[in-house]
Amino acid sequence: MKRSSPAVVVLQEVTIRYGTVTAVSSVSLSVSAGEVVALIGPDGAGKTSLLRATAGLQPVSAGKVEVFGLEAWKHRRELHHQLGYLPQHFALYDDLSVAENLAFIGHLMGLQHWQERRSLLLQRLGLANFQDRRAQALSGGMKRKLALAASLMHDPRLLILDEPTTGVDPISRRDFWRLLGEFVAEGLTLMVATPYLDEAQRASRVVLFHRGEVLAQGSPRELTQALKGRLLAVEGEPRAELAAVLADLPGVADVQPFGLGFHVTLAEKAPPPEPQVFQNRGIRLHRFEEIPPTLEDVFLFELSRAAGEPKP
Ligand SMILES: Nc1ncnc2c1ncn2[C@@H]1O[C@H](COP(=O)(O)OP(=O)(O)OP(=O)(O)O)[C@@H](O)[C@H]1O
Repeated sequence: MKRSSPAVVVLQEVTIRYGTVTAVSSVSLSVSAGEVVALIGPDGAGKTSLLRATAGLQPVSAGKVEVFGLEAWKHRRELHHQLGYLPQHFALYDDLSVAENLAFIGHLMGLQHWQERRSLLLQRLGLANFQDRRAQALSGGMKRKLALAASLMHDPRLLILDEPTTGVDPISRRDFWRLLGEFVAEGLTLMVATPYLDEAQRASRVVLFHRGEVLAQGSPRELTQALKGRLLAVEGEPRAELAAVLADLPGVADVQPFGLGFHVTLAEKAPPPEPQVFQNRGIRLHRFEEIPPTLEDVFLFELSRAAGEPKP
């Protein structure tokens, strides 16, 4: 059903440069109405640049960014009525109360019915009882909710969020995502950069960025399916010897330290190593089993593959 929805965002071969630095390199991506697209990737991967260009806040060096069928930079004024952008470091007025902050946004955006909208959002985001509290006295989670309310004041159809919950405790993050889910159920489309893979897990599509390029994209299920049957949890002693053996094994594509042992990704179609290999090297295996891959496994595997890292 999602696939036949109209495209809200279409990025075609988008490149963004700052002088000699290429932040985004020839990225193509399309986001349909009602989708939740999560951008994940290490710091400096280019997520902020791509989100800003999508929000019409900066021009691109090459390629095309279309939002609701309009070129984002050229039509940024029209588009600002239809999209919301919550930057990584959203500045609230610390000395203003929750209600005053939203009133300020209402005036700034020239909204006609901002009082009604403010009441609705205060209610829905659980801020009504705190509306007279100064922003500086709010908890981290509450501050992020207020920022969310501010970005929703003009009732956008697309919301672009840059790491909206960074530094917020897990319970508040869950609450924040529950609220986002309610707005999405009502038709809001989301593009969100997040460092948290549990948040990416909630997206309809995850796009993995590295050095300005898309390494992989798909639903969380599609991404993890790609490693299905290829991931082993291996624990044993001595650990250093185990790491050395794993690094040299043919058919092993990647080894990541994990808990007491390692997560080992096998090359495509490679059979798992025989436990005998380890015994021959004097290793006592405590665990050696296939496990279902998580997004974190996919993320680490793709990153180390892209970096061409030697195995540990
Ligand atoms: N205004 C700028 N001038 C020069 N270089 C920049 C500018 N903005 C970003 N960059 C560089 O572009 C690259 C991508 O940065 P960007 O902020 O888009 O990545 P990111 O994935 O959002 O990372 P972060 O999560 O740290 O913000 C980085 O190397 C960054 O240093």
